[in-house]
Amino acid sequence: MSVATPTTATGVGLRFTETAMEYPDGTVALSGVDLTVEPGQFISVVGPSGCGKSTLLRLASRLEEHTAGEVAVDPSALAYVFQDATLLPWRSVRKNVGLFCELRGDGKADTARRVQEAIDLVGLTGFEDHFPHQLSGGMRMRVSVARCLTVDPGVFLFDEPFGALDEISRQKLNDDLQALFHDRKFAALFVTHSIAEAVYLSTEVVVMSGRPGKILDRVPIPFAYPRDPQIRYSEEFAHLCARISTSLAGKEH
Ligand SMILES: Nc1ncnc2c1ncn2[C@@H]1O[C@H](COP(=O)(O)OP(=O)(O)OP(=O)(O)O)[C@@H](O)[C@H]1O
Repeated sequence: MSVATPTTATGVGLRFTETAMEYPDGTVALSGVDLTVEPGQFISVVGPSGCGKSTLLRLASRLEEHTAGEVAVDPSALAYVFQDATLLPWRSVRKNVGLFCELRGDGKADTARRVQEAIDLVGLTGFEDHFPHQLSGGMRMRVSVARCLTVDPGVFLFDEPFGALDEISRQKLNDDLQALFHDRKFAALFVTHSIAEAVYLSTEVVVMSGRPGKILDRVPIPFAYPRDPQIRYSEEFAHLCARISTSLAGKEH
């Protein structure tokens, strides 16, 4: 196992250079990953189960330390949305959304302003005093996204956040997320098992191989933001999905 170069700050959002990850038990999850995500780029990662997608996010967030190559992350706030909304059940929506501000020791007035702005942005106005058990799965994910927005993230990591939702809620959250991205222009790295979701949201879709995960294909998505939900039914959209599906199957185009 080679020694990794320490993570350093750069001007870009997030950069992996020849990044590899071998877990202590000898599992090589990733090998030779070169990927840059700049502000204004929304990059989705698709790949077979166990190919190292979540590992990539954990390396970006420093929850895990890479074992070779480099991972450079913008020093400005980093946000991580997990598959589970990870809310505190005894706290109201307002108190859950304000958690990071509280932990940072932000002033009360500033926190209240940031929290309300984030709640409004994710469409939860009027639900400020509800508790997590009073919300639908989609609403809980909105709270999770709002909590991240309060720190105004430069780099936004998403680990299949909408995978557990029904199709209609998922599409609505996709619509709102791409509008939010258009508005905020953060650097986004989004892991999903849904090719259609990846194409709809992203500026580029990265296809990974089976373990150890390597980048097999990169597919730029040409649609302008904000995106019309109807693009999902266009021929171009279908072509892009087919191309990604072919890459995932390891076939030539
Ligand atoms: N802490 C760990 N120790 C050892 N091996 C691990 C650890 N975490 C993950 N792995 C292994 O690393 C590989 C990549 O795991 P990872 O969770 O990143 O894959 P994934 O692409 O996100 O999978 P999925 O799509 O099923 O969520 C898998 O083989 C997994 O078993």
